[in-house]
Amino acid sequence: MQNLLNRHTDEVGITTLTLSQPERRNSLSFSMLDALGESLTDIAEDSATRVVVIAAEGKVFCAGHDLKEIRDQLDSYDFQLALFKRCSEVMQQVVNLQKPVIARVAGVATAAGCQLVASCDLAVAESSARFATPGVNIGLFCSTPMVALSRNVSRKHAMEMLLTGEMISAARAEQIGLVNRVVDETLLDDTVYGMARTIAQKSGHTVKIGKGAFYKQLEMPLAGAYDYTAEVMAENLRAHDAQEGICAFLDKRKPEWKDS
Ligand SMILES: C/C=C/C(=O)SCCNC(=O)CCNC(=O)[C@H](O)C(C)(C)COP(=O)(O)OP(=O)(O)OC[C@H]1O[C@@H](n2cnc3c(N)ncnc32)[C@H](O)[C@@H]1OP(=O)(O)O
Repeated sequence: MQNLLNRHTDEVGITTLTLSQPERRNSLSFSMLDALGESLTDIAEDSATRVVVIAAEGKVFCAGHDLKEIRDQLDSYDFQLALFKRCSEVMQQVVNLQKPVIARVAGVATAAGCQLVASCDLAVAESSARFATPGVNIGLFCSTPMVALSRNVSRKHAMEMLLTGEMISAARAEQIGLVNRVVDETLLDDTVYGMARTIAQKSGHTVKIGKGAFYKQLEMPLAGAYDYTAEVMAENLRAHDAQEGICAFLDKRKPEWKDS
């Protein structure tokens, strides 16, 4: 059977997950979501992985949910609810994974595909990439993607995308904060993997503390967030890598991480 998702880890600990069903425009069928979810579960325990890149084969990054699968199950509320809940779970796995996740976007990302990009910690797009939450055009408001979208871009930009369903350019996606960088197609891999390598060189323990704290403090009222992050800093200093990092800086030498 064809692999829906390919997984490769390089020598510096960058694991690339490639959505590999271009003939279905890499849409998030139940089985694609399961493949993604199971890989993320494995990666959470895989000490060889320091950074994850989500990429896709073909000219469409991801066309959202698999509309053919949904059409074949139009009468089954249970199937639909399970599908959308599975999708929500997988998106939360991306956010909760204690390793950074970068979306490498070539081509179009629509609906749940746009949600996947928004759920990643970082995103780099080639200049011809385009983004949309077009559910509204087919009578299916993009309700689950609204969670990640509204937490990444401003409320009005999210509403504009959700209500108009229109495609936006990569340049516009960068302007509104949906992606970090837009680069020429020839520079896409250099930019994505350059970013991933830079992060892979940091202490994994520090990055893990930081990613978790970043999302947790976002959900807190201001005073609570300041209290919480003060505790995170003090706790971070208990770690070998923070103590080593400070001493190495002051001794003018390269730190030796233990990832602890
Ligand atoms: C709450 C969240 C809701 C959702 O996620 S709902 C899904 C919303 N998604 C969409 O509305 C996107 C639908 N797809 C498109 O608009 C276009 O596609 C693209 C812009 C992504 C790409 O356009 P191009 O490259 O020209 O491909 P093509 O000719 O439209 O499609 C090629 C084949 O791929 C199938 N396909 C495209 N998107 C999906 C999909 N989302 N689910 C299942 N199949 C899809 C088509 O039907 C067709 O198939 P065949 O060759 O049999 O005619």
